[in-house]
Amino acid sequence: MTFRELRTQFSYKVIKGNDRRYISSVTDDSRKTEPDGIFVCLSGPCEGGEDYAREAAGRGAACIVAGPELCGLLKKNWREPGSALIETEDVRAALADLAAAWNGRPAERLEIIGITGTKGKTTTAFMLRGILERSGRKTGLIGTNGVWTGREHRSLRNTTPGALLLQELLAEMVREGCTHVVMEVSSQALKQQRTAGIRFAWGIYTNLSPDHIGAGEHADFNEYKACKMKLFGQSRRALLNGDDRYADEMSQAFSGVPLVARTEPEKGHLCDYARRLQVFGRADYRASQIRLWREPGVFGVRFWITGRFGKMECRTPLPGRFSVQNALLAASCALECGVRPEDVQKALEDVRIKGRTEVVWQDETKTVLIDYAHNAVSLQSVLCTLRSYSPRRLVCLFGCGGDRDHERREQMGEVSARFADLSIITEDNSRTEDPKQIIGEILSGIHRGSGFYRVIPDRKDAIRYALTNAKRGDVILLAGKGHEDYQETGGIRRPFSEHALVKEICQEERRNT
Ligand SMILES: CC(=O)N[C@H]1[C@@H](OP(=O)(O)OP(=O)(O)OC[C@H]2O[C@@H](n3ccc(=O)[nH]c3=O)[C@H](O)[C@@H]2O)O[C@H](CO)[C@@H](O)[C@@H]1O[C@H](C)C(=O)N[C@@H](C)C(=O)N[C@H](CCC(=O)O)C(=O)O
Ligand SMILES: Nc1ncnc2c1ncn2[C@@H]1O[C@H](COP(=O)(O)OP(=O)(O)OP(=O)(O)O)[C@@H](O)[C@H]1O
Repeated sequence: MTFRELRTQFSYKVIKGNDRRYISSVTDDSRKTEPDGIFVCLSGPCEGGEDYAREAAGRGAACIVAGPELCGLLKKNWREPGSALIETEDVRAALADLAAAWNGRPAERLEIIGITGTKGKTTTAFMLRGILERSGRKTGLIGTNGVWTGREHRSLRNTTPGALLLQELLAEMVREGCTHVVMEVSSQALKQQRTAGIRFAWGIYTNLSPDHIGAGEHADFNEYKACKMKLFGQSRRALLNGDDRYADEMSQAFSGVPLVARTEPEKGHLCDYARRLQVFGRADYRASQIRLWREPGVFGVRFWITGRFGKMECRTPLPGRFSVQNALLAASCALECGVRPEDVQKALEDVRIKGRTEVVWQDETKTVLIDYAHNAVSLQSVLCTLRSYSPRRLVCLFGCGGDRDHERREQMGEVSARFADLSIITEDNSRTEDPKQIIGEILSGIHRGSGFYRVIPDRKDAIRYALTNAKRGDVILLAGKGHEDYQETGGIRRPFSEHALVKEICQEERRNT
């Protein structure tokens, strides 16, 4: 296939050479360019684009696709007769189109359900995939916890992979016989056009709060919100969490009438969100009569779901109102796809998600949970939720990531000091930053709350301290690392399994008593 046959969804100008050579591959990395391949240069002149383009040409690329600025610069002395220079307005959209075409446009053969929002994407995605699979629909999954292609699980660097990898994964899912895919769609992915050209069967919205703002992520909250909204411009149907204050704005990016799912506010607590959401006087699906489901090793919830299918009672072993919201979205979408209510019930009851309010140890003294909460909103929701199960003492161990949003640090410190009885401040993935500096920033928030605290920089020592000094009735939350099996410090990722560590310490303790 030639370049001109391959691309369909973007316009371009041939600046040098021609677009009729047969193509051997598509890449966005000059170092991986193959003879006769297409190299799409995502970088501009100031980001090394000129060097990358010349390197790709040197490797025998058939076409170099670049933006107007870089093309303007390159065409002045283009001495690469074998490589066509092709100009296009939006190189990222071009990459997404070429990647899709090169992989046989797999998205057109799949029902793809995209989930976006600040929190709840992974949980909702797992719940929905669990339900679809139980109903007999072979379903792939892409998100923070990795990819399930239908045959195997692999971990991923990004929540939503870059366009090339994404299209390869979708093609693999088609080959494996998947009919459905549930995928998390991050705001960064929407900004970088990783999912451009995909027509989602459903766009699902969980919630929005300030996050991912800072260098390398979003300029401000409005940009973050605008990126999330893009999903609904490329979805055939939309399902929104009507409890969230920005649901109405999200609906404006959608051309049809979205479905709305809402949870019933607590009695006597017609709170802010319910008032704000008078715009959605209606709800297509509702969760009501929310109660705790507490059994040894289970911090769950029970609730009723009502919708046009009728009414059913559900329970799920994940705690709190936010789990009800996630479950309601997953259930509503599945029911709309024609899944039987009993399959929804069974799948929600069985759901287990690594590192999402996961009970990893319980004995006569303590209960230990691992959770991925790594911003203030999620930390507050998980702490308040655990508090509602009446622990004797709530202990929160956490740190903050380096090279990410600095505001999170003080905010998480304040939340922990306000909602936990004891905060243990330690290291998370400090990446290239100095962990002591990060801890210092957390402490300025800690001092705004009244809870006790302790600083133990080494995460292993901190966990050991929390577990071996537990008091009867403690609920210990290890927050921030969730499913991760590494810790990144000094720019290096080293193996680190919180799950294995908890088991090791608790078993050792048991042997010694
Ligand atoms: C800041 C950012 O978003 N970076 C993403 C970007 O990285 P990158 O290394 O390609 O960027 P770069 O170094 O500027 O390179 C630009 C281009 O030059 C090319 N290049 C580079 C060197 C060379 O010699 N030749 C060459 O051609 C590269 O192949 C690339 O095409 O493109 C990669 C492939 O798509 C992503 O993996 C990577 O995500 C990084 C790892 C990241 O952490 N991103 C975060 C902000 C992110 O995307 N997070 C969201 C989740 C947020 C949430 O929690 O909800 C996500 O979806 O993961
Ligand atoms: N609907 C929700 N609202 C608020 N907090 C939530 C919600 N769902 C989950 N959480 C909390 O946030 C943490 C992360 O949840 P989850 O992984 O499902 O969200 P996510 O959107 O995928 O997050 P991330 O973008 O950080 O990967 C959970 O471990 C839990 O503490």
